[in-house]
Amino acid sequence: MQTGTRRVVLVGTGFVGMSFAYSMVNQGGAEELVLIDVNHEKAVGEAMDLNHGIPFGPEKIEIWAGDYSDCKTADIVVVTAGVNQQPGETRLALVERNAKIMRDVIKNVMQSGFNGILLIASNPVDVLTYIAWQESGLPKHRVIGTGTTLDTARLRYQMGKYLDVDPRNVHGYIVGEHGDTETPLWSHTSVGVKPIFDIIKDHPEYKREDLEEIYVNVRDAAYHIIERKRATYYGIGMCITRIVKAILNDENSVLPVSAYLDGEYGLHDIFTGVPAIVNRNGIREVFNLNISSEELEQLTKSVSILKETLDTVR
Ligand SMILES: NC(=O)C1=CN([C@@H]2O[C@H](COP(=O)(O)OP(=O)(O)OC[C@H]3O[C@@H](n4cnc5c(N)ncnc54)[C@H](O)[C@@H]3O)[C@@H](O)[C@H]2O)C=CC1
Ligand SMILES: CC(=O)C(=O)O
Repeated sequence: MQTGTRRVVLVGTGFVGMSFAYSMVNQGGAEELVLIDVNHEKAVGEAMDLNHGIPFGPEKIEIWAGDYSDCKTADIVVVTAGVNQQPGETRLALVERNAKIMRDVIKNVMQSGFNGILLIASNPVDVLTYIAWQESGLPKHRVIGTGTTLDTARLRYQMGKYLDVDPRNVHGYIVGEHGDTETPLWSHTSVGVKPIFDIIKDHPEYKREDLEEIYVNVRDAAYHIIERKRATYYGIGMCITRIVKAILNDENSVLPVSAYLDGEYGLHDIFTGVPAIVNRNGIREVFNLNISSEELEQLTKSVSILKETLDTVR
């Protein structure tokens, strides 16, 4: 950790950034929250608005619209700057525009003398996390993408509805690209500790085909939301809060973040969504799970798409 104060800097005060900020202020955990945006007046207005909620929050927090010099002593810099998708547009289609923004942001962050943890949410998140890592020169375990945290939350929510159980008791992960080629790990999905395939065996009302339908809904959820309200932000705002708290509180929590793969699953030199242990040093360990051959094939395909996309902006 950088200092005695738990300082989080947010770069990008749009829908996603401010949903994170609002959730963070409500849940508590940071002592200082600095807002930075290319549109500084927007950041100023957002800081003013958020500050007026502090009397109702769980604890004292200082919030202000700052500049990159505030990153010097930050524990975490969260990056949500960048364009979002138009209806029907893929995340990968944003890569050229957002890689440029990411390089610019990270250059400014690092010039401050920042030496904490970078948490990237801008899309396509896996590719942009790689770019942030390259541009920052930070060790790979201190550069993290939100990865498939949101997709996994969507899966847990939908499985909870389907099985009529508390989604917090649904355990399982979506891995790979945060996007169209993501993969559910059904071989490691359970309710409590009961594997999903045993549940299907014991309950004829639940069917294997329904799992495929749930996966497709999870994979395409962003398209369905963006078609209706132009952007998604509450879910990811809470995901970012979850990861930030795991870091600040040194939780050693297992979260499906975008982490650097160095041989896990036979894959190398890419960031992608995989369950990993997260603590105040960043990523402590990437889980190298024994997944089915079908899942491994899909994950490998997903990573090859990410590499192709990365090659276009390297
Ligand atoms: N990782 C995930 O699961 C999710 C990621 N996203 C992504 O998050 C990103 C942000 O989305 P929204 O907040 O909806 O967009 P938005 O347009 O509401 O906000 C983007 C903000 O970034 C700022 N910005 C742009 N260039 C900048 C720069 N060079 N320096 C500092 N600030 C800059 C803009 O002024 C704006 O305030 C998008 O790339 C979107 O696709 C969105 C939802 C989920
Ligand atoms: C936009 C986006 O990445 C999502 O909601 O999953």
